[in-house]
Amino acid sequence: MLKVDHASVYFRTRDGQTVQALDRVSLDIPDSGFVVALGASGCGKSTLLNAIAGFLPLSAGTITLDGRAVRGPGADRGVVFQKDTLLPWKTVVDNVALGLQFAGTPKVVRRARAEELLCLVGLKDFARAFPYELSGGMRQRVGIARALAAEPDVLLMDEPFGALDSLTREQMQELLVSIWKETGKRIFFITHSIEEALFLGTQVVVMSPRPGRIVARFDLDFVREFARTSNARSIKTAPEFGSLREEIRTILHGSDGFRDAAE
Ligand SMILES: Nc1ncnc2c1ncn2[C@@H]1O[C@H](COP(=O)(O)OP(=O)(O)OP(=O)(O)O)[C@@H](O)[C@H]1O
Repeated sequence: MLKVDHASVYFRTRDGQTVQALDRVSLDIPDSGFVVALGASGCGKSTLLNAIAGFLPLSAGTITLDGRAVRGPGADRGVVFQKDTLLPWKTVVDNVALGLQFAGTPKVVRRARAEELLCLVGLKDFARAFPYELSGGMRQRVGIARALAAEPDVLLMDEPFGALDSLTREQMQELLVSIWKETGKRIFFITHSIEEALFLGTQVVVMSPRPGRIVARFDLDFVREFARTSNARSIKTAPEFGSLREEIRTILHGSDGFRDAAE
């Protein structure tokens, strides 16, 4: 279980003001859970993810992963950002193996592991390509493979598909579900898109801004249904999906300044 318990974060701005980015946020990511945080720009989603990643300390509250307190970054948490962070001078396979290289894994072992992961993300034939030869969606696939290389317990994804066109975005969502199903990883995923959140999450937490807090939670089964049926269209056009989309939209419009990037 990944457990965030009453997490609060305050930032000190350059002009000496204090900004509260997170206000007593609590959530659990159980084994094989896929938790999606949804909310307007500035509601603290990235702050929450960065705290779980160990990139920034909490001002109050605790985060534990399988009972161990999170006190900094670690190989037990793999992170994927909206903007890929691939090294342009390294091939795809070497980018995927980068973390393993830092960890001192022998070259043959890390190559084999990286190639296995490239198969998982559908890029088997691009192992020797360089990042500039890939589309945005393909680069994000490499980023996912790289995050999985160290065999993390949890995958943390900060709007990974936010910069992709809508068709590629849908393909990436479906790919991510198949990776989730195959690896059984816990996933914490951030998005502005209501539809993306509903489609992917076993739980969706809706956040409101200033200060960021969770205002609603939904336990969902759409992602498990997709993992079984592979029929995204029938899920997204189902009346239940549509009514939840409207319910969440109403909650978000009630919170300050919401803009759904997917609308
Ligand atoms: N290092 C920082 N110093 C001061 N304020 C910060 C810092 N980082 C974030 N904030 C503030 O904290 C709040 C939450 O920011 P955060 O980036 O977590 O929001 P977000 O929901 O991820 O937004 P977006 O969707 O636009 O990425 C914002 O008001 C932001 O201005």
